[in-house]
Amino acid sequence: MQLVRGLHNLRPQHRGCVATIGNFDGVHRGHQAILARMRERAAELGVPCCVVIFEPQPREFFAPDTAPPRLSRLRDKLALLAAEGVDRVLCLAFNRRLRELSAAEFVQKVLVDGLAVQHLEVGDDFRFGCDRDGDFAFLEQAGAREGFTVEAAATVELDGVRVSSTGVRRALAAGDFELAERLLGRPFQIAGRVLHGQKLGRQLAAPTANIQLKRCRVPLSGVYLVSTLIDGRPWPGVANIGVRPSVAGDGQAHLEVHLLDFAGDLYGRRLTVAFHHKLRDEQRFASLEALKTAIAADIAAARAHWRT
Ligand SMILES: Cc1cc2nc3c(=O)[nH]c(=O)nc-3n(C[C@H](O)[C@H](O)[C@H](O)COP(=O)(O)O)c2cc1C
Ligand SMILES: Nc1ncnc2c1ncn2[C@@H]1O[C@H](COP(=O)(O)OP(=O)(O)OP(=O)(O)O)[C@@H](O)[C@H]1O
Repeated sequence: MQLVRGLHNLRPQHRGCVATIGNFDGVHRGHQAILARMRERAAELGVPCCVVIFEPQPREFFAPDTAPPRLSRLRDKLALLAAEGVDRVLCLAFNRRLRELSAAEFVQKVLVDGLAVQHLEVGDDFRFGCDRDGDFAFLEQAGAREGFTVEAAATVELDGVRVSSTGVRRALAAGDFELAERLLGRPFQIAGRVLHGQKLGRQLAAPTANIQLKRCRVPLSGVYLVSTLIDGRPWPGVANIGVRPSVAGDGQAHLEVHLLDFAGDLYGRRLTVAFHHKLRDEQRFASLEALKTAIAADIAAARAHWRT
């Protein structure tokens, strides 16, 4: 899959494609359906398929403090899109210039002059352009003028509710990992590189792999049953996501994973952690001894869970 960052990096060979536009945070089952439809149309027309995304996502630009936490950081999103068979991603910086484009200017600059789109696949609720003034009807009219077709993908629902990134975040916040997995079509995962921690874990009888979150806000907080692939083998464990109020810290959220009966060196490796069940909220313990007892109970719960 090819990544093109910004309109200025589009070249003549990028012209002519089937495209779709959106945040695609988490690449959930609704997104997967629209991507599959886009791929089909691209195969029919014999052209590549291209997903247009924004970085940051528009809500992160408008309200950085209150925007919802990401389900997928850019790198993860790109990997998920590649796995769905996307040929090309055009990643546009969402900034003042972009937000001020009217719907008509967006169509002209991005879809016509930039990509020379032959067919556009969008969700039926898709809106775009300054003040969200562009919608499906607008795109259809623009397409008739400029020579591209537009199709609204059928809405994907689960138990009568539209699948959405917001719905996945809600399921995660409620600790409903089964629902999150059904919405995503895979378990919820966070990937990152293993960094050196404070090496307190050994004292707590629970050495942990500290996974770099890069100041990124995550949609989870607490203690979880997890698994990760180590050299192709699923390995069970327990993880804590939080600010670790029982130890002096930096106030940032950390993801720490203790893998059951694991004795290798993971420093520097990139792990993908899948979340399966919430055990409890993170707590502030009065002593390291009390924290150690709680972690031992978490590990026992994990063992019991994986035995069943
Ligand atoms: C299963 C598990 C549960 C944890 N629960 C808590 C908790 O409730 N409160 C807390 O302050 N820290 C909790 N921690 C984090 C520990 O404080 C942390 O692992 C310890 O500080 C070691 O950090 P280090 O690897 O940077 O040395 C938990 C860690 C694990 C692995
Ligand atoms: N359940 C769904 N069924 C069909 N199309 C969808 C579905 N969810 C999103 N889409 C479409 O996929 C594209 C990208 O969606 P986008 O990520 O912007 O929205 P979303 O998943 O609904 O997120 P949010 O919950 O943040 O609004 C849009 O064209 C959107 O209409």
